[in-house]
Amino acid sequence: MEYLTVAVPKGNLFDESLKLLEYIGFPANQLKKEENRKLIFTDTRAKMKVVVTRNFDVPVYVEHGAADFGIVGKDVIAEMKPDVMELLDLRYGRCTLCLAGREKEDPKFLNNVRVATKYPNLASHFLSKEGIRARIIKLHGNIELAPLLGLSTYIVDLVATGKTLKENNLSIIKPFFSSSARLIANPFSWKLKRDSMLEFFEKARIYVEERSGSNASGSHGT
Ligand SMILES: Nc1ncnc2c1ncn2[C@@H]1O[C@H](COP(=O)(O)OP(=O)(O)OP(=O)(O)O)[C@@H](O)[C@H]1O
Ligand SMILES: O=P(O)(O)OC[C@H]1O[C@H](OP(=O)(O)OP(=O)(O)O)[C@H](O)[C@@H]1O
Repeated sequence: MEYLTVAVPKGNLFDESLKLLEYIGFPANQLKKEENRKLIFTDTRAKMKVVVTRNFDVPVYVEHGAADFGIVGKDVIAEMKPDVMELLDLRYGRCTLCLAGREKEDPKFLNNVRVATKYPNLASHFLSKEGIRARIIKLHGNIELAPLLGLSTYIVDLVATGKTLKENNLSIIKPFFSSSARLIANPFSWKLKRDSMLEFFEKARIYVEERSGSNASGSHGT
């Protein structure tokens, strides 16, 4: 059986993704070491290679076939629309993309609205649907800083517990997109490595079912 390469994002989805890999048979402890600078981890028994990438880079590796599987937030899939198969809702990494700001003032009635975000496509789509005319300012992290320094009027960013907004005196104006982690696959790998990929997918599906105590929503759409 051939090797499978799985792209895992560092950051918010990392720890839960390692638990999933461990269940599937990959000894994931080796990825946890603090001083670790290694980026590829191989296990000959599981016949798997695990690569650690930035969250937004996971779909890039999978789309180009450099990785067979990837784990990434639904938010990133919706933003980037990569040509990959979305196989399974892994049901962790739950968060909601929201319009947020300092005041609860209705942005429809403001001029020169600027919205800072890491998600320019999803934000533009949401704002135009709401009839809000705004300029998007693309940032790569700590989005909550933008309205505090006057860089933007509002932000479109992910909210999980709400702690970051609260600690920065910001509040949700409108939530509009729910996200959780997804298992994605390269469509060509899915055909070429069918048996080993199906085995991996089945184990992942059972893991999700066992953890949530109900049926996992699997889909084979692209
Ligand atoms: N606070 C959170 N709680 C749970 N899940 C989250 C949270 N924030 C983000 N996520 C989910 O985890 C994914 C990874 O988020 P994270 O903030 O670690 O990466 P990132 O900084 O957006 O990525 P990159 O390093 O590529 O810029 C997000 O795409 C989202 O699906
Ligand atoms: O509602 P909360 O539980 O506070 O979580 C929300 C925060 O988590 C994410 O950021 P992260 O800390 O991953 O860093 P980033 O801003 O660099 O993406 C997100 O962008 C929010 O800032």
